[in-house]
Amino acid sequence: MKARLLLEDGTLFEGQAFGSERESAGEVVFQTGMTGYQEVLSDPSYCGQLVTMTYPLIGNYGINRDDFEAIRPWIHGFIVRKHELAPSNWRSSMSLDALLKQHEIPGISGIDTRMLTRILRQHGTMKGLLTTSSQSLASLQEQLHAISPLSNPAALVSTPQPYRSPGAKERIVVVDFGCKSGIIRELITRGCDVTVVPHDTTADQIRRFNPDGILLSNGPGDPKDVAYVLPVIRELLGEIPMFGICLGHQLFALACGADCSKLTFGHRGSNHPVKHLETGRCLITSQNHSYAVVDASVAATDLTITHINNNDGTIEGLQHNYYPAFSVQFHPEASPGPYDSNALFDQFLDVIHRFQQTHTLNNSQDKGVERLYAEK
Ligand SMILES: NC(=O)CC[C@H](N)C(=O)O
Repeated sequence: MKARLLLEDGTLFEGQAFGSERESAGEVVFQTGMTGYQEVLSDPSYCGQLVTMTYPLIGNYGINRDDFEAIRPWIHGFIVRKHELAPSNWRSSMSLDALLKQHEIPGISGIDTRMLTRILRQHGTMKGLLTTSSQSLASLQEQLHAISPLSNPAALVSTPQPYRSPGAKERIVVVDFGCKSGIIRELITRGCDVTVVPHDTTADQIRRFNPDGILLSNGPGDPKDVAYVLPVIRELLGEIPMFGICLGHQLFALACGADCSKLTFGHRGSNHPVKHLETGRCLITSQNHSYAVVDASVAATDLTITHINNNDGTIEGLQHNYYPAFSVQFHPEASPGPYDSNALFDQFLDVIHRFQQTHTLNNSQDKGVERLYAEK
């Protein structure tokens, strides 16, 4: 069946429908990963977006049981050059087409994804409408014009109830704004006792879990949509060590007085170079974000920039000058990869241990030992 993708600027692409034949709208974005389409489809941070893959052949190794980043895919539509109906991989249990049908997500294939990506790079990401209807272009344009973006997608994809994965080591509360499973997997692998809580959990509710550390997760949408979390972060900052990833990084920055703004076309892919400023080392990272912390806004805060993007110089990592708290814009859990920055989870646990030691020393009134994290 014929499908059409209409962009806000009037550009029309014609291709073939796959997956669901339902109509869908969203922000059209591009993803530069050569593999990992299953992780992309199921990363909750893509909720509300129509994702085009720059790699031309998608679906060739099928869909497997293990690589989902969430219990269900959240993207609003999938745009590819060519999709494979006969996947080949020992782990594959269904085709991409079957998965999209199962979750009523529409796809379009057979379009010039390189041209689409160039448009998005030049003009920035924009709204799009994916449809199999034969309506006139004018009426589709009218329809697209009337569509407004989801107002707080993080609330939609967050867990409605807390849940726990018991472990023998550090107790970590993950505040779920659309957390990728990979983040939870990294904590569990390290023996942590993980409790995942909803996006609107209060500071007192978090304290009741008696956590050793708090992880602010990734998630979809504008960080300012979840501004109600900022007082919670401020209240717990310095009291419990914190690690922010992607949306969690942006929220940490906002809570500390910095600002965030939207990039023209964002960073999405598993090949984004990031410089660690202290060592000069370059990490190849997995990324998926539209917003970034505004460079000029950091100077007036108690934050230090730890990482920058090698391509465009945007901020990729922050650390608090006084409190045990840090954050990264990229994804150290990778999923699908690469794992260059995976040690950041160990760094989080180190920060927790050092904080606990300092507190024990402070409590025992040992004045001879320098405090690692000064009270402000
Ligand atoms: N992956 C994420 O957490 C994305 C953060 C935010 N929604 C952005 O697009 O910038």
